[in-house]
Amino acid sequence: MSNKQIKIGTRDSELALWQAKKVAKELQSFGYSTVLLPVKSTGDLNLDEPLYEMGITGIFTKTLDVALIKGEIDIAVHSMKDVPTHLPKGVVEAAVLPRADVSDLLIHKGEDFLNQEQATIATGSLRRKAQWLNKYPSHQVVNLRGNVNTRMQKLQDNNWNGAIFAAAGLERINLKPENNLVLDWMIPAPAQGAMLVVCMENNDYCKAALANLNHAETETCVHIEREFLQTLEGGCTAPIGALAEFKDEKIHFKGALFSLDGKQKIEVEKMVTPTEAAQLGKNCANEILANGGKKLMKEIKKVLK
Ligand SMILES: NCc1[nH]cc(CCC(=O)O)c1CC(=O)O
Repeated sequence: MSNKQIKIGTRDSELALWQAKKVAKELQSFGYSTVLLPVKSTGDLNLDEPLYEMGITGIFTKTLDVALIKGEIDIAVHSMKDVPTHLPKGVVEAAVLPRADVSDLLIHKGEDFLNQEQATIATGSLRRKAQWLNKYPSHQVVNLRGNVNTRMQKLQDNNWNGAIFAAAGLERINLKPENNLVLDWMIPAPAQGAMLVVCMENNDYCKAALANLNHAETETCVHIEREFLQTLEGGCTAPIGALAEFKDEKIHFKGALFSLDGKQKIEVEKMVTPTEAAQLGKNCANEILANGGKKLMKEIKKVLK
């Protein structure tokens, strides 16, 4: 093995840096030398506008993709749920790291409000908003954008009852407050809690290095979830949740599409053997599309575009 230094591109938020450092440490444990190159991404800049109104699916990944294609970095580390299902030409998935906690958490200022008619919850995610309103139809959901640290600060500065975060993100940067409620009924985003490392298809050195980091079980699960997402949405950011998990030698899948106001929920749940994994995401999405999902997706796309 040569000691060629692997240039790791990362966004510059605390969570992104933690994830990139994790990949650096793992590569070093296999004898590779690395250097971190933080890149400012557009996802952190436009804080007033909801993501979906910016109409860009790859908002978090665009800057790193450009750096990768230009050869300024060798590999890029992403939260996999932020990565569009279609990678740019020439860019390949080189490793999916073992998945962390997949759940969403409500960070709150006292849980009493859950029994009340009126309450205000903050989130910038259509998926979380729709699921919250589905369960608590009389509550109000306000938009909350920014990286994890920014959102936590905004929650403190406002009189909202709570805000929703991915457990994985809070745990990684040691920011999980005591007043957290695990939303075990909420279906996570496809690939939530998983990290993806990408590189250029022709970069055999990095592909070989990163193969050491890949976690096959996580890879299988997130591919099912992302195939479900891709089959349903076709390039728009609809309120979609999906989770595949290995349970007793079987794969358990749960996925759902919601209307933006949370009033409609079309859900599918299946248990299959691992040999059936390849078609699972697609089959489940097609079931939802046939079950009213096609009409609902049309309505959602009309509003979001
Ligand atoms: N969209 C932002 C984002 N992308 C990945 C994570 C956390 C890590 C993960 O879920 O994998 C977060 C923060 C959050 O959703 O609260």
